[in-house]
Amino acid sequence: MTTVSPAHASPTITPIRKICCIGAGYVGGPTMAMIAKQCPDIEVRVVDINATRIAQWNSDTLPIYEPGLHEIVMESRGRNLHFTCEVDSAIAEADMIFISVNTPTKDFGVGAGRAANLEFIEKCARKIADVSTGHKIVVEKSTLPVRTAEAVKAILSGSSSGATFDVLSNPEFLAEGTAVEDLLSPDRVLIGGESEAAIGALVDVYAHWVPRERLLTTNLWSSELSKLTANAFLAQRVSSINSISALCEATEADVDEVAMAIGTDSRIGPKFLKSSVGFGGSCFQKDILNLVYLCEYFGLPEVAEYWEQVVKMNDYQKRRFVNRIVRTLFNTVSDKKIAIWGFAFKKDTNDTRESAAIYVCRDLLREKAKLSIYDPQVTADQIKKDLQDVLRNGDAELSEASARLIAENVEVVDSVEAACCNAHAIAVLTEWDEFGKVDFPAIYRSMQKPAFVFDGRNVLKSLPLDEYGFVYQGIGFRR
Ligand SMILES: NC(=O)C1=CN([C@@H]2O[C@H](COP(=O)(O)OP(=O)(O)OC[C@H]3O[C@@H](n4cnc5c(N)ncnc54)[C@H](O)[C@@H]3O)[C@@H](O)[C@H]2O)C=CC1
Ligand SMILES: O=C(O)[C@H]1O[C@H](OP(=O)(O)OP(=O)(O)OC[C@H]2O[C@@H](n3ccc(=O)[nH]c3=O)[C@H](O)[C@@H]2O)[C@H](O)[C@@H](O)[C@@H]1O
Repeated sequence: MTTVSPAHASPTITPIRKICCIGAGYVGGPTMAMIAKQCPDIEVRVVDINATRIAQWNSDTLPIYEPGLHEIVMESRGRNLHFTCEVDSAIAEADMIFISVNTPTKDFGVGAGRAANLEFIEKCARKIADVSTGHKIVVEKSTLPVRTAEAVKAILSGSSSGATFDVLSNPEFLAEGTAVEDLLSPDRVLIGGESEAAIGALVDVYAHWVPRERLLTTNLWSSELSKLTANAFLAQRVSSINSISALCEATEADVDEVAMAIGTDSRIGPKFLKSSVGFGGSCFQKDILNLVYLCEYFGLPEVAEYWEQVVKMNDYQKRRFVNRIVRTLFNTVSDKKIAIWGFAFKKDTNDTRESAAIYVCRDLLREKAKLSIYDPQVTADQIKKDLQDVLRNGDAELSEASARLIAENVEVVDSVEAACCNAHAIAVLTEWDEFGKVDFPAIYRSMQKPAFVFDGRNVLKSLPLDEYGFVYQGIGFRR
C-alpha cells in the first residue's frame, strides 16, 4: 500500500443521470434494481464480463433467488434498468460508476488464504481509467481492505485521456435472503469520501428513498474499515453463542434460553444469537481473514489472533456437529444413509458459498456415509460441484477419486420424503420454513430404526419428534 496524493479536485458535480455498475452479482444486481426502481430519473446499466449471467438477468429466471427481487427487476428492466456486456460504453457514458465485483480470499502467493484478491478491482479501475473522459465518480461497492481507495486513485490518476475522478466508499450491508427488504429500508447507508460534492451526489441518489438521518458520511478509510468490522462483529456473535452451545450440551443448560436471557439486556440485544451448525456465506470468513491479514500487515499480531479465533470457533462447530452424528450412530456412519435437509448457507437463498453443509457433507463422506440431499433452491449440479471442489481441495490428482466418491455416495433428490426413505438419520443444515411442516410420522415410518434427527438449526425443537419415535438432538441443549 503506497501513499499517493488525493484524487483530482472535483469540478462542480451536476445531479447524477447515468449510473454504471460493474459486476452483476448478488450485490450489483439487487442494489442497482433498487436504485432504478426508486430513481426513475436515473438510467442504470449493470455490466458484467460473464455473458451467461447477463443473459439470466435479461430472462425470466434471474441468476439469484431473493424474495421480492423478481418484482423489482421486472418493474424497471427495459425502462431505466439495463443488463449488458457492453462494459466500455456503459462506463464511458456514466456519471457515476459502482465497482461491485467479487473480492475473494487470495489462494496463491503472498497472503494466500487470508488477504483479499484485488485483481478484479484493479482491472475495473484500469478499465475505467482507459475508457473515461471528463469527470466521473467511482464508488467502491465491493468489500475492500482499508486503504484500497489509495490504489484505486493511483490507477485512475494514470488515465491517458485526462479524465478526473472522485473515489467514494459505499459498502453494502444487505444480507442474502432479505436483500430487497434491506435495500428498501436499510439501518444505514455509509458513504466515505474526500470530496463534499461527490459525497453529496451519492447522498442525493439514496435520498430518493432512504431517510437523510440514515445516510452516514465519514472519511474514506473509516468507511472501508467499517464494512470489515461490521461483518467481524456479526460473525463474532455467532461464534460466541456457538462456543456457549458446546458448554450447554455439557451442562444441561439450553443455548436458546441463554441467548434469550442475555439478549434481553439492551446492551447486548437479541439479534445474531442463534446458535447453529456454523455460519456460512461468501463474506464472513473471507472478511475476517482479510481483517486478520491487515492486522498482521500493520504489525498487530495480538489483534489478528483475536479475530482469527472467530473463524476457528466456526470450524470447530461444524466438526463438532459431525462428530456428534458419528458418535450417536454407534461410532460409525459407514454405508449408512443420511438425509441432508438443506444445502444453502441460510434459508431463502440459493447461495451455497461457504455453506456449513459443504463441510458437514465432506466429513460425512470421508466417514463413508451415503448422502441423500434435498434443498428447495439449490440445483443438483451446484451441490455436486461444491462437494467436488471441497473434496478435491485444489488438487487436480484428486479429481477422479472425488468424482467417484460423489457418484457412488451422493444423490440429490427433490423432496424431504425421498431423502428420508430408508435413511438412518436426518441432518438439518438449513433452516428452510418448509422443514417444520412435513408429515413427521410418515417420515418416521419410512426410515431405519432407531431414526435419528440431528437439527443443526434447532428449527424442529418445538415439535414432538420424540413422541413420534425419533431420537432428536439439536445444538446447545440435551433432552
Ligand atoms: N453477497 C453478499 O451478500 C454481499 C457481498 N458483498 C461484497 O460485494 C462484492 C461482490 O459480491 P457478490 O455480488 O456476492 O459477488 P458475485 O461473485 O456474485 O458477483 C461479482 C460479479 O462481478 C463480475 N466481474 C468480475 N470482474 C469483472 C470485471 N472486470 N468486469 C465486469 N464484471 C466483472 C463477475 O463476473 C461476477 O458476476 C464482494 O466484495 C462482496 O464481499 C457485500 C455485501 C453483501
Ligand atoms: O457482507 C456480506 O456479505 C453480508 O454478510 C452478512 O449477510 P449474509 O452472509 O448474507 O447472511 P447472514 O444473515 O449474516 O448470515 C450469515 C451466516 O450466519 C448464520 N447465522 C446468522 C445469525 C445467527 O444468529 N446465527 C447464525 O448461525 C446464518 O445461518 C448464515 O450461515 C451480513 O449480515 C450482511 O450485513 C453483510 O452485508
